[in-house]
Amino acid sequence: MRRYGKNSDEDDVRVRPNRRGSRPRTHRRPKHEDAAAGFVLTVDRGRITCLVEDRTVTAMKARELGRKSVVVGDRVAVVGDLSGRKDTLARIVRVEERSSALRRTADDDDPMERVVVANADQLAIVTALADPEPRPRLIDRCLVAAYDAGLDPLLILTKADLAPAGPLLDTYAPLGIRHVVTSAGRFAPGAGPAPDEEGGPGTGGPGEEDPEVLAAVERVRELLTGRVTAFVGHSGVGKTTLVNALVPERQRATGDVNAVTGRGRHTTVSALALPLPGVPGWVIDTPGVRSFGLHHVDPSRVIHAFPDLEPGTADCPRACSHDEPDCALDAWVAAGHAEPARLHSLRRLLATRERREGD
Ligand SMILES: Nc1nc2c(ncn2[C@@H]2O[C@H](COP(=O)(O)OP(=O)(O)OP(=O)(O)O)[C@@H](O)[C@H]2O)c(=O)[nH]1
Ligand SMILES: [Zn+2]
Repeated sequence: MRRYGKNSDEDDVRVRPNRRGSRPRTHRRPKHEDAAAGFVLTVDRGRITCLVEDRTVTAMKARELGRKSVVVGDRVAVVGDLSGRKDTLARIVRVEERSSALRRTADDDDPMERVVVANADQLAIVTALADPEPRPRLIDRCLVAAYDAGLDPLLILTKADLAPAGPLLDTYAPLGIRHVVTSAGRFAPGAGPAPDEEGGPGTGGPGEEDPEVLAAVERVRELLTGRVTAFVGHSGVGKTTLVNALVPERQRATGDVNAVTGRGRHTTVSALALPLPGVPGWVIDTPGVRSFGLHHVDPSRVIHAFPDLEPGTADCPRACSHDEPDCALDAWVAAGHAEPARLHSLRRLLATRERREGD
């Protein structure tokens, strides 16, 4: 279907770039000053779903943006058909400056360093206390990614019904990371009914019956309020269960995305931004953390998250790795300026930048 006149720029973006002899069809370029502000909710193979006022608009990147990436969380300027009606396609003509960029390094599967989430200010690292076993090295890598991007880390430990949180929390105590311990097992579909429960699982949502579960989810909600939080977690840790408890509309929201993309979305392919119901704030659910390569990370950005240690690096040799005999941080700690456990934790984090088998 081809439209002319008012919708000519919409027609323009429908032209496939590789179609033989194709040319921009616009007779008049839209004035970008008239562009509306959009917030990117998800990106699926070049199709960008954004929120424009209260409408969900599907858009594509304008040609003039070139290779510039548009990612979840981006603030963008959108032109064209902004009605949000089915089968309409708008155009993103500008990406506003990002306040933060959570990145992953190029790896064997993908040679490009990429921004995963833009404009987040918090990274929720979801880890199960058991099933699957916690992987402290992976948590450390997430922490480094958070510090590098300038995001506040938040540790969410799930499945407390299966194992105690104490030992893992001890590991992170010197880092002073905020944490919440949750347990949603008895409510989660497929988890089996709790012994004291009459009916099967999956009837009530998490938190509907158990005051402790409710308290944990509420505590998480409080920590997310007013913030843009990217959620990361290894497969099976209960991230989806938690996000669904926080954003019960999620099923519907993913349904909408399905309608937009026409694809099934049982596994999260792209990150997806979800508004917290009733309070300001966004949850950005991301697929897996396998791809958190950290080669791009500059140690000085990580040390910035350690204000007690940072001044001690003034006497370090140039380009100090902070894990070498001449590093000034040992003397700094010996002089009582910071706790040895803090330096130990910093060094452990910096060491995770070297990828090892199985990370
Ligand atoms: N025992 C227990 N099981 C839980 C808890 N939270 C979630 N589960 C179960 O753990 C399994 C994985 O949960 P999901 O929410 O699908 O985990 P996920 O991290 O989204 O994993 P993927 O969907 O593979 O990315 C499911 O069978 C849940 O029912 C919990 O607190 N305790
Ligand atoms: Zn040093």
